[in-house]
Amino acid sequence: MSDCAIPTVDLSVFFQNGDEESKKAAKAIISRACSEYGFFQVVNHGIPLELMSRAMELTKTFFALPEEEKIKYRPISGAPVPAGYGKQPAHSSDKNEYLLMLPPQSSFSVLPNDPPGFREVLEEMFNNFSKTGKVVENILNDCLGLPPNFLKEYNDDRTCDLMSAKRYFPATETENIGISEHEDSNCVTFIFQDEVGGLEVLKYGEWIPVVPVKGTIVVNVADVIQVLSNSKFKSATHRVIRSKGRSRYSFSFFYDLQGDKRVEPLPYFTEHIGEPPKYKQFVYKSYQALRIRNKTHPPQRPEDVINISHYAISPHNNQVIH
Ligand SMILES: O=C(O)CCC(=O)C(=O)O
Ligand SMILES: [Fe+2]
Repeated sequence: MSDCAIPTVDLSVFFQNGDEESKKAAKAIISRACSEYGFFQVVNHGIPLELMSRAMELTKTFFALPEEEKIKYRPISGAPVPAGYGKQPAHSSDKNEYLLMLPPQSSFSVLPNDPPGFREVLEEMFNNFSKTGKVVENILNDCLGLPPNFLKEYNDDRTCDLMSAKRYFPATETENIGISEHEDSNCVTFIFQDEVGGLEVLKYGEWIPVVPVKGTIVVNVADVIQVLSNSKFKSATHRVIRSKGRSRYSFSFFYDLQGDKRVEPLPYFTEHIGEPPKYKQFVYKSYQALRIRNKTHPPQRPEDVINISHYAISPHNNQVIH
């Protein structure tokens, strides 16, 4: 199957407040993709293409620096999130090195001065992704039939968002996983990959490669939206496969949620429409902690890795299933 299985939506109508018919058509495509597998691609998303190309170029230059240069940007101890340069531990099934970034104004932000101009470009990418995130969140709000600006008001703190630039090492003779199969825990993720590709999405039980198209950004619905929407929208299952002989670079922007927020199927679905809730309520930071534990203390059996089904309610007896 080809990448055309994943729809591409032109967002310009939402940035220019275009005509209602075009917005309706775009929303219909997004609603369908989100309710079936949680993935779509966007063009005219508001992020300047020259900025994206420059960010990718500087990212490649940064990761090509010697290890002793890169580790100068290791996270500050005591930071709430290990922002800065890091490399997956040898035992991890994920094979990449990364630069994790907090919002530019954060005091825990660690950004490289090398190569020159990289820091500014990263900050600009972050701010642009944040704007696109707000626009997409509002589109999802309308696609779900929620009252205008409901998600915007619920998720009003942009200091919790994260961006990461990653370099995946070339595949070896025996293994090619870059990031193993998962769903993201946040609200919505934006991915911008280089020409090597490797991102794959699970659609109707089949792994579909997302073939890179210059200037296109991949949007994937994540766990918080799945829970709020009472599973109307799916948190996309995805993974990264490495190519032989080439490193692969990508940017991910995690449009997230403040840790103290309570997450549960919205009353709009459970009370207004009367659907039985598919998840019990949880505090977002408890889930984040469990997800971090998956990484720091990987369970022996893959089925013990905690994901959003940890909070699922069985449809038959309203019991919480683990
Ligand atoms: O690098 C990519 O294309 C995707 C990365 C990803 O899925 C993640 O960081 O959660
Ligand atoms: Fe992911």
